[in-house]
Amino acid sequence: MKLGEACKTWGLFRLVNHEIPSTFLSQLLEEAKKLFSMEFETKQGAFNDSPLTYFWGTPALTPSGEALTRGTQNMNWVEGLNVPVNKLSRFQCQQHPVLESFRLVLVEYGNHLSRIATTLFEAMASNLNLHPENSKSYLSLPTGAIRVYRYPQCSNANVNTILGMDVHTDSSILSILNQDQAISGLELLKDDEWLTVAPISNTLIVNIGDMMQAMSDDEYKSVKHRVKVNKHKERISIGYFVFPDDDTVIESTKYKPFTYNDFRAQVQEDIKTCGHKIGLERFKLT
Ligand SMILES: O=C(O)CCC(=O)C(=O)O
Ligand SMILES: [Fe+2]
Repeated sequence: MKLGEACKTWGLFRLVNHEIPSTFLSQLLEEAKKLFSMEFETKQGAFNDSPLTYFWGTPALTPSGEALTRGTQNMNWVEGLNVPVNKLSRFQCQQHPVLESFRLVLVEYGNHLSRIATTLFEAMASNLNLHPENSKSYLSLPTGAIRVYRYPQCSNANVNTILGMDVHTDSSILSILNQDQAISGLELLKDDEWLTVAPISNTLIVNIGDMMQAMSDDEYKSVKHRVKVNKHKERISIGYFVFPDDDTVIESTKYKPFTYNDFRAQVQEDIKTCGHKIGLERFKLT
């Protein structure tokens, strides 16, 4: 099965038959550009008292949406918006037409993503022969979050050492990325080599996250990836991440039983104390 192969050897694949109109995917990226072109102060203030969070300099946030750390040493060249999908309808922003129109497209996009995540997860669970009872409770659509990113152009002389996003694996079950059609930036690590995931129009990128790696007893790979910045052009991308419920215990032969809540708490702790995520290693059976 092609899907299983891709998840085992790459941990990442392109999705073409997603049934989202290509005009809609481009519209999303255009709306995101408009949002980011607002004044910094407007972006900082617009989401106060809302479940959405504007952040910059790091993608690592606390559960309540604060930037976790923003070290001057390894600042990430990124600004973004974190959007819990199931809270979008509660956030009205009539006073900001740009935000309101973006919110409406995100609601529609969120519906597409829930549908795609469900279909993909069912196919993966069947490919892995996961116990049907387990697999049903593993994917929790209400945990879905969309992250909208802008990686500004970077004219700094050290552009090659500055990253839009540090090397990491996603903590999700799976992640779905809609990236700028014109500018590359995403790279994945394969056999100790960094490979560019070049954008192809009307194509989504799907990658396996840590939770799926654990559920699959390490058969599927939560792939290491990073984002480079461009000297001349900004890049926009929109990611979607879906998780198990906080309290669902993930059973596997390679890891101690743990919940996503345990995992997130450990990641937050490690970022605070070591400066970076350690991830699944922390839960490995020895
Ligand atoms: O912007 C991208 O291309 C990737 C973002 C990413 O890896 C993430 O949000 O986890
Ligand atoms: Fe990622």
